Amino acid sequence: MANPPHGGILKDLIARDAPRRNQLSEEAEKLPAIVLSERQLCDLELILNGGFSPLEGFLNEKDYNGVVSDVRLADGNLFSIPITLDISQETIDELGVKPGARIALRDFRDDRNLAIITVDDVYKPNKEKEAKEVFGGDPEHPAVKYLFETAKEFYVGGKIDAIDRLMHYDYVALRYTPAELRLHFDKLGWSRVVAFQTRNPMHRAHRELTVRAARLRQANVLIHPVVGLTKPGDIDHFTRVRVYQALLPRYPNGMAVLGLLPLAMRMGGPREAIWHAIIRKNHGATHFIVGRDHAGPGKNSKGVDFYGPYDAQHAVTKYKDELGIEMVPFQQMTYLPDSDEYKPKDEVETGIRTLDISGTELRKRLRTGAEIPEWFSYPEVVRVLRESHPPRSKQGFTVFLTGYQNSGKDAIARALNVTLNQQGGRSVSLLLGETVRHELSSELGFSRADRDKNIGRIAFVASELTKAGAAVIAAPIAPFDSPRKQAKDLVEKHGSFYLIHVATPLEYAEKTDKRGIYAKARNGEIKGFTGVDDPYESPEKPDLTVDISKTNVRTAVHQIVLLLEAQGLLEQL
Ligand SMILES: Nc1ncnc2c1ncn2[C@@H]1O[C@H](COP(=O)(O)OS(=O)(=O)O)[C@@H](OP(=O)(O)O)[C@H]1O
Repeated sequence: MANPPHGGILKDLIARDAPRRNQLSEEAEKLPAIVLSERQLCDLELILNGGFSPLEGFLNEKDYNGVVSDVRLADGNLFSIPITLDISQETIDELGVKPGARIALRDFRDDRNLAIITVDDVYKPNKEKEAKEVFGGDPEHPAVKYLFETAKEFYVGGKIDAIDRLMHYDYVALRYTPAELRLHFDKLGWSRVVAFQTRNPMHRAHRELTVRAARLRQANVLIHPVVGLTKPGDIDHFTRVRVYQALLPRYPNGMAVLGLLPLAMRMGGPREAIWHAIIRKNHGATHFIVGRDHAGPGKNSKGVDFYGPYDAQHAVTKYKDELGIEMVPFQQMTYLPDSDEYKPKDEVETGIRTLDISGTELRKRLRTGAEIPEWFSYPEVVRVLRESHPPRSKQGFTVFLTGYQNSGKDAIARALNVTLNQQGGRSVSLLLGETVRHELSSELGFSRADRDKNIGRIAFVASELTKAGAAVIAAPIAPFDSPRKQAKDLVEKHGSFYLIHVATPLEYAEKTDKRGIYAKARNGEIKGFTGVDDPYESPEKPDLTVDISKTNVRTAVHQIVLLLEAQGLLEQL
């Protein structure tokens, strides 16, 4: 038998309300609706399927105050993270949100009504207190930032009637609800299950740690990674799930099960560890691994840890009698090359050699294509990671040339285009100012706003192509600094961005203009022409400056190629 849920009864609202589903669905069509954000949807999913038992809805003020101040719901049940539905004054007024009102809760992704909340109360939370008591109060903590920057000013409390489960289209078979997982454990005949929470790829150390936990507690293993919201900058869940799938056959047959958890993490360290334990208990686990700095967000900008490395373990220990799920505490695992084994750090005798590869080092090795040793990870896991993190020579990038009309930027861009095509290995996209104006921005003129919009479009396309692994060469005039900076920020989400200032003097560009465009601008036929009667802001810190009055196109292209090569982007593997 699986572990009893928190509070005694699994609050599977979907199963409970299934007989009334049609009626609720019809009612919801006529109700005002709150369209839920991604984070609210994650919370709703775990309320609906009983992952947050004993909750049956979003916290009302009494429960909220209890959770914030005493880690308890009003009925005395332990609960550590406030699950709240935040809402603005505007929405309250618009939808008539007041005690007794019934409001549909809608999925923004497909406009489906998922539930109806019967409003208990609408209240203004003390966010300072919540930030301090629940997360420790550091204004740089991601959950504190969310609280003050994203969460609206009021909370709506109330119980929920379930209409339907959320639709998922990825890894559907691995998304077990608590009821499904409990049934699965029953079918497998598992009565002792140790759950492993993770938001990172798993390597050999994690496999050793989970197997060790299973051995210590004579249990089976539930690998239970978070696929809802994790810390910004984490490896995306698509890659991670492929990693877990690749790792699974490395466990002794029948020892481990992989299930995905649609949780929106808060990175709340000790409070979050208690919450994680409750969630795993609801999913039927009897044991739960808590490692070093569990669910901690790392360090703040002053380099100070948000939490002590074992605060989470202490918090879970404090409530162990009423938690009803046993913690399996672990120190960090480390590799002992002389005996080719992993051990928790506290079990390594002094003088014994150890090896570790940090997350930062791993990311660096993925980026450069450097070796990732077999003592650290399995080749099949590394293969998955390398697919998602190709080496520099396979990553996309954007070369963004800016300068006066007829500065030579178009000629350089065209020559660079054929040079990179000659090299091969990537598709190359050439976004000349003229082409973009014709294909994407034909309705735009040359006002400041229109020029900014034009560069914004180039940036969007360059960023998407960079993401897809292409080499992008953009060559608009781009006379203003701020849209150039925005383009850099957008592209750098997916790859490298190089700003090349084609700093050919205006006089030279004008003197060599065979198309007579400057002449037209001078005599007023073209208005607001860059350099004539419209400004050009020279970039302060370009990656490279070239001047066609002093050099030639071939040399300029070679300088760009050398720049790209120095970054490892042109290596032939
Ligand atoms: N008022 C004004 N100012 C600057 N440029 C003008 C203007 N009117 C038209 N053109 C022609 O439009 C082309 C430059 O467009 P860009 O998209 O590169 O400009 S911007 O980056 O959006 O500022 C460029 O075309 P090509 O010479 O064919 O490249 C300019 O000649």
